[in-house]
Amino acid sequence: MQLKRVAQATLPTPWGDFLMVGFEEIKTGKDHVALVYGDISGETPVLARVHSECLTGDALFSLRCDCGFQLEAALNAIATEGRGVLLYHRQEGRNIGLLNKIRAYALQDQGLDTVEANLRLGFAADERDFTLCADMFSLLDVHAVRLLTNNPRKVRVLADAGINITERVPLEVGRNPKNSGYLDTKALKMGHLLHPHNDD
Ligand SMILES: Nc1nc2c(ncn2[C@@H]2O[C@H](COP(=O)(O)OP(=O)(O)OP(=O)(O)O)[C@@H](O)[C@H]2O)c(=O)[nH]1
Ligand SMILES: [Zn+2]
Repeated sequence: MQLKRVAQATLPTPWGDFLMVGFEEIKTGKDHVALVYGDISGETPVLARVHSECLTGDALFSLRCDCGFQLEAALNAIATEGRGVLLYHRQEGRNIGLLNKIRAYALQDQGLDTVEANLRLGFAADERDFTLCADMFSLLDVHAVRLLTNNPRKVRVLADAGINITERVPLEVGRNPKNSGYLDTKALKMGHLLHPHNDD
């Protein structure tokens, strides 16, 4: 176990009142947060979203990616379902950090795609470690989930970390002219299950 559960409080949102649970990485002191909706106890798999931090998309209205749209849609889906959990996994920029993500965006402004930019900076295409998410689920006593994601690798890695994923639930929202190429690269190079156009 890499985390400890530290504090919890109500978080009212436009979609309803969530329980916000704060965690701390034992080694580094870095914090993470889970938003819990309704009663997630029992055997029935829980609708869950593992959301990777994206300051630009989640808080600064960036249209370069789909993160902000996915965050809203996931909270809406969980509240509509009546029970569920969103893990806010604080590994910004697929874990290269905010400043390196800005460097990667600068390279993308020059024509590289999201994968090429990471490689040019000396990183893997995706540096995230999802074992922390498994620990958050464990500390919430959640052992089976229906995972909101378009990324099959995330399903595999979380399953390898011990999470029982009974279903992948697509979360395809927010395509726009500014992020269309980025989404196409995620589909082509990273295997995300995204439709090429939003005109269906
Ligand atoms: N390095 C880098 N990170 C990015 C870029 N665009 C978005 N991100 C980060 O990517 C993370 C989200 O990952 P995505 O690949 O968009 O999606 P995912 O979480 O793998 O899959 P979904 O569950 O379907 O959303 C967040 O941490 C973002 O900050 C980029 O161009 N470069
Ligand atoms: Zn983003």
